[in-house]
Amino acid sequence: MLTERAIENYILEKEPFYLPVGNEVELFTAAYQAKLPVMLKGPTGCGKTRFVEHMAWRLKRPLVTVACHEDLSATDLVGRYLLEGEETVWHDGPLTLAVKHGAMCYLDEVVEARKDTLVLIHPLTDDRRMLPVEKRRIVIEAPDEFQFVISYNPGYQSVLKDLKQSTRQRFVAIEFDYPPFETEVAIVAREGQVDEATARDLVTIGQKVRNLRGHGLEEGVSTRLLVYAAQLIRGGIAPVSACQVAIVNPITDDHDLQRSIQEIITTVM
Ligand SMILES: Nc1ncnc2c1ncn2[C@@H]1O[C@H](COP(=O)(O)OP(=O)(O)OP(=O)(O)O)[C@@H](O)[C@H]1O
Repeated sequence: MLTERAIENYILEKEPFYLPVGNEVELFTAAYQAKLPVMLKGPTGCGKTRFVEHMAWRLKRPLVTVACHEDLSATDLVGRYLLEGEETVWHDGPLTLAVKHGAMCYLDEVVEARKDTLVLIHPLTDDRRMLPVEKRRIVIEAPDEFQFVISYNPGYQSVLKDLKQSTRQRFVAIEFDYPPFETEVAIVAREGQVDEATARDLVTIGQKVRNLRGHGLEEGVSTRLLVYAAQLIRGGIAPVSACQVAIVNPITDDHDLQRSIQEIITTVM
């Protein structure tokens, strides 16, 4: 059974490093104060999750994160009765836990969740701020501190996988993208523990690779992958090999594109 102690496990003790790119910290804080749910839109690996972690720490809220997938049911979010010996015992799901304790609840890649699961969050994300727990025939009112956050990558948008207007129009949406050059250099240097010159080279590669978007490349190289490359270099791997395994191989299987990216790497490194 999830108890008071369980929520303590979701409290962030240390400040998660986050370098703001614009006024996202102010926007998010204002949304929190106005009790508005927030949607973070942006490509993979551009800092959305790190931002939520940072904001949870700043606002002193426990952070309950759920990675959405196509089998995610309402029961998975809200909770279920489980047989324990002779008894059936209720177990709160992550959403119920977060609502009860006025935590921050972050649904990552929300577009992956089933549409009927998403309908469940509607009463929670408008001015009712309520979570119906049907199996227990109760409704839980969210305390003022409860903050609902979802992330969404518009790049993967398709007719089948898009958020319904009735869902998306319940959120204020903050747009994210890869950080500007100097900011990304600072992030890669700090997160990858490499010197500034190496970080500069990696970000230069990143920006050039991103220009291949629309030329066969679905999505540019993420800040996350640039950090991975830096970490490998830090670990003693030669820069070109590090870029091969952290940048070239993950982002595409197309040999022509791989060659184009390799050329970018060898001209910069
Ligand atoms: N502004 C930033 N400040 C500090 N670190 C950052 C920032 N942006 C990106 N990063 C780094 O990039 C990594 C990836 O970011 P994050 O996990 O937040 O991506 P994401 O946008 O949530 O991706 P996904 O949509 O795939 O979940 C982080 O672990 C961190 O190292």
